Amino acid sequence: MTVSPPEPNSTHGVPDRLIKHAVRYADHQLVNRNDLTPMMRHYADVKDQYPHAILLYRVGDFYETFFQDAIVISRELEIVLTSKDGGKDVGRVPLSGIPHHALDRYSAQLVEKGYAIAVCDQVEDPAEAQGLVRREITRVITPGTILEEGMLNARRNNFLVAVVIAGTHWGLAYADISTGEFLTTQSSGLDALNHEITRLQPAEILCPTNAPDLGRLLRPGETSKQLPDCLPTQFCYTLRSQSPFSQVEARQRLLQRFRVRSLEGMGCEHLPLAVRAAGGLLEYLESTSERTVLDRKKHITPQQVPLQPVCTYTLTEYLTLDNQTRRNLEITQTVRDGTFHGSLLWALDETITPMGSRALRRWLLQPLLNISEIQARQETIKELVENGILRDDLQRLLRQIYDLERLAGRAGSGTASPRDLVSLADSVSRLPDLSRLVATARSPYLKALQNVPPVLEHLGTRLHAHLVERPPLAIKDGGLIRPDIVPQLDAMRQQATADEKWLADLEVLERDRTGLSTLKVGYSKTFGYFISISRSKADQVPPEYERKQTLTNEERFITAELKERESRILNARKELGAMEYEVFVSLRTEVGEQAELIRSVAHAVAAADALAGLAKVAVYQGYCCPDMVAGRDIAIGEGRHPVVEQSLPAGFFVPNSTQLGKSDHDIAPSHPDLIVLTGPNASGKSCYLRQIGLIQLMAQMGSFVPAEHARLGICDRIFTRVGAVDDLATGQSTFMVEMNETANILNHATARSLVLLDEIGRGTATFDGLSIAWAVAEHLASEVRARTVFATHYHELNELASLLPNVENFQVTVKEMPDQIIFLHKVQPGGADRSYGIEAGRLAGLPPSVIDRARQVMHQIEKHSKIAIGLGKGKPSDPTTPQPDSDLTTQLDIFR
Ligand SMILES: Nc1ncnc2c1ncn2[C@@H]1O[C@H](COP(=O)(O)OP(=O)(O)OP(=O)(O)O)[C@@H](O)[C@H]1O
Repeated sequence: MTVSPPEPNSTHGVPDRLIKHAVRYADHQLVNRNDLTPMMRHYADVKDQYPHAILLYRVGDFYETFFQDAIVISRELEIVLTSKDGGKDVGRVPLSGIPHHALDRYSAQLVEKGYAIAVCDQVEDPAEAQGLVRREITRVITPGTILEEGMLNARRNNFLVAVVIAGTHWGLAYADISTGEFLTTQSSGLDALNHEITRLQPAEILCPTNAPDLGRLLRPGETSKQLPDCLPTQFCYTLRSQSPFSQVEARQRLLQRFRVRSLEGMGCEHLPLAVRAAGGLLEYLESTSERTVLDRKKHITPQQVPLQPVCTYTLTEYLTLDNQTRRNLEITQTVRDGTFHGSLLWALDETITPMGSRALRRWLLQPLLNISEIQARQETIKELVENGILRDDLQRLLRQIYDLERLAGRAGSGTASPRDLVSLADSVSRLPDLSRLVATARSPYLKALQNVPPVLEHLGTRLHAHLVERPPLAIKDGGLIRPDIVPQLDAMRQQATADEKWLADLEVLERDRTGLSTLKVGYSKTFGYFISISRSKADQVPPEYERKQTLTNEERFITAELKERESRILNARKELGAMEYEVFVSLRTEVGEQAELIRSVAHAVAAADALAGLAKVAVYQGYCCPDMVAGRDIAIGEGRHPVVEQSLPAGFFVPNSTQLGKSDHDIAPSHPDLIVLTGPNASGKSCYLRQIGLIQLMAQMGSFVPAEHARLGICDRIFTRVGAVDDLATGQSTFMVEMNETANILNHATARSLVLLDEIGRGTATFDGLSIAWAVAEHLASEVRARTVFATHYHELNELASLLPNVENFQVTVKEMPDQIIFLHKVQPGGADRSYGIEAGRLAGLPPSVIDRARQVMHQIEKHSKIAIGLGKGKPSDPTTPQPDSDLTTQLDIFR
């Protein structure tokens, strides 16, 4: 591993600020191992085993890093970079360290930046070590394998994903080890894979490759030839070897882990790619995160990550939302600045617990297709809307329930602290109250809370009986377990108390006995307990006092009895701490064994929390329960945009109705499949368009919707094409992005889809754009028959309504005043013939001279230019081919 060292004066990647420390080596691989100090040599050997992780190496009260890792962490964490002696012939090497108690905080920062961390702990007491203290890796933390509470975002899942791609087919498995979820799927189409990954927003993705640098973590945005092109680059990737992802190995691993003979019960026996992804993911967890726990004798015991048996899902179980649609509908973040504030989730999240909030986020990103599942959620919301007292009481109780999902996960993985167990006991002991509260409830999600498993009640009582109300943070120093629970502990405590009392009384007794009124009993780290006498009286001490230390003003003595008591007290404290820790660990194991059950209760609580939150929003925002039907109708009475409405003063939002897709022409009136929506700039077209998509999405996730009434058929997909964004990263122009998105819609939309198009064809020449817009609208209306709203400034598209029976025109109205226009935001039948773009420009502050000139130019254009299809009342012979006015050559003249 060692290579020739650099020339003595070479700087070899050493940062300038270390050159003055005479540091020559910035890379541990450049140093001859035999020249290193024993500790440094061990560090370098361990580092070789974890080349792609930052190695945090415990030295006393610090986790230290050396060589290249020291340079990285000092840069990333903005902490001091200094140096330490690496050996006689090596000189000083870079050093950067963090205090041991700040491990979580700094690890969180490093992981957030996409680094993996290997934690190397001291696994023997330095005081008892013969030579170098024994150290071992106790934890490898990667972005997708975090369990530590302080490093996780409470309100969202932390997913680890594994993908296996075979041609255009793929398997994807994902797990959140903090909550135990473990799912897998198989499908085809690389776009669909990209959309599924983006939906999950994984913290880390595992990708099997034949790469030479296996184990490498690619940070977000970093590319590698080993990574298939179809994968989105904004996530962290870990390159893994192929073999655990092979069918045989992966299947075997799953069978062993979940102790089953076949994967049939998990639904993936016949989905080889799903099995391969799941098995590969499991192998990664087993090799990196099956953490080790140090017991009181510093023995390392492996601890399994508590995962639920893998569950197979299909993409077609849910309403399909592609990346653009999730982005354009601003479901979890806004388009403009990527913030949570202003998103749909922001408007709807009135949950109390982090579990409820995570459930709501999941539901919003995976709306349902099954009407009865939707109705089960609706019924629960309805009951909570109608019974305000029940809703308030439920939310009040939920406030006392902690994150049971993650608490169970930490208990199962051996990382829960005593405080975690107390929080868990507090939460579990609230479950019977919850069950009593919903005893007479009728709706499915509330009924699910009626039965509390007796074993959990018993567990809560046991934890409360054993653990003190507020255990200390340091878990090995005792003070965790209540008295009168473990007789052996009580006996030890009594002895320790007696000894401590003896010590407390000693000062008074000895003062009396010796007549030395300045005598004191003290404690120092070096000598332990001592008796201190002022130097002037030191010659008056009794003969059994043994002089130990002389200070300027005092002499310190010990006695045989004092030393004996001292060693009893110190031993007792140590023993007590260790025994309490043992009792705590066995309690934690008991909880871990119930992790599965706790999680199933947690799911029920999370769902009830999400629904109570939705009920609250429904009440305060005046939402209605949509009638979900099997047909294709989208009938919304006086609908509103759930987010814009909340951002405007009460009563300012103008509601608008929508009727789409009622194709049964025998029952009049029928409703169009496609609406051409025109209207001036800034009149509210985009808002109206999105409002329809959001109402449909909310309805399919089971929520009430912002409308007076709604009757909605189930959609298989919602597509949106909104605005124009350059995708410079992939080298695509604005227009090409627009065309790609449009192609995706035309190739995948069905009669059951909802398509929302906000301007098509704006990024090219007017005639090209109009021609494309026309052809797209025509195809959607007559071939696909998808329910579509097409917002446009090409007023010529209004002609389509006179050509196709299932197309209608609507416009967002304004009121024209002599010197201004007033936005009414009202959608009405008919097509607009003007865009008032110049007026919008004036309102935006374009200079008056530019506005005047624009008016002049427009006047000229209107006089000279007409597009054939927009001209007439009659139908053109071939409407798909827009014909410019024969006089079009005069266009050039009009700018004169
Ligand atoms: N129904 C409504 N009630 C009240 N305010 C509304 C309504 N619809 C839209 N608005 C307000 O009008 C603003 C402009 O709306 P929107 O962006 O939808 O216009 P637009 O017609 O799509 O404009 P453009 O054609 O320039 O893209 C919104 O930011 C919103 O504040």
